[in-house]
Amino acid sequence: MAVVYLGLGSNMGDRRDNLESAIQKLDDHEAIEVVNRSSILETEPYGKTDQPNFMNMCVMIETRVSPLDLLEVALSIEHDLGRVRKEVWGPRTIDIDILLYEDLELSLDELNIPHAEMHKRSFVLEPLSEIAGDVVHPGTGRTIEAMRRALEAGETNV
Ligand SMILES: Nc1ncnc2c1ncn2[C@@H]1O[C@H](COP(=O)(O)OP(=O)(O)OP(=O)(O)O)[C@@H](O)[C@H]1O
Ligand SMILES: Nc1nc2c(c(=O)[nH]1)N=C(CO)CN2
Repeated sequence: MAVVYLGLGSNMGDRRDNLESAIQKLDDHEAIEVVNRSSILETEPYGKTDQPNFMNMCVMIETRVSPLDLLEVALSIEHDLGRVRKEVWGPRTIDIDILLYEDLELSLDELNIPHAEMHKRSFVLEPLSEIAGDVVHPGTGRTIEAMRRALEAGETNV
């Protein structure tokens, strides 16, 4: 079984309900078990700032699903929950990102693991450090908690 951390975000509709529905759908999958979850944080939009606030959280799952198949599962749950892709970084009912997959490093057109932007995003590192503070990011060699503190301190070279 692989231990995997996912980042979830929503800024359209009933945001809390969207997050809970996504978790339920993940757990309903025969080869995925949701084993831990962070709290839900209200966050200001990062990147494209003229959009509603997000609710973000992270979950830890155990799974036999391969990384590329897990991406398919995530995209299909996003589709089920009514996400319409209109613009990059724009509003969404649900976004599911694969953050860490064991200590795998993968760089494909359609999938980067660890998630390529996670070290810059407090909406990821804050909730992730609640459930994976001691986990080492395979790219930086630092723990998630150390990366969170570095981002908070404004270090750019995380
Ligand atoms: N680790 C990853 N987790 C999820 N999707 C990924 C990952 N790495 C690459 N992708 C790709 O990113 C594509 C676009 O994702 P999406 O539309 O959710 O982007 P976004 O949420 O607007 O921006 P971002 O990816 O920076 O969060 C997905 O279809 C997927 O192929
Ligand atoms: N606060 C916050 N900002 C974002 C988010 C998000 O989930 N939370 N997702 C984005 C695209 O993935 C862009 N900006």
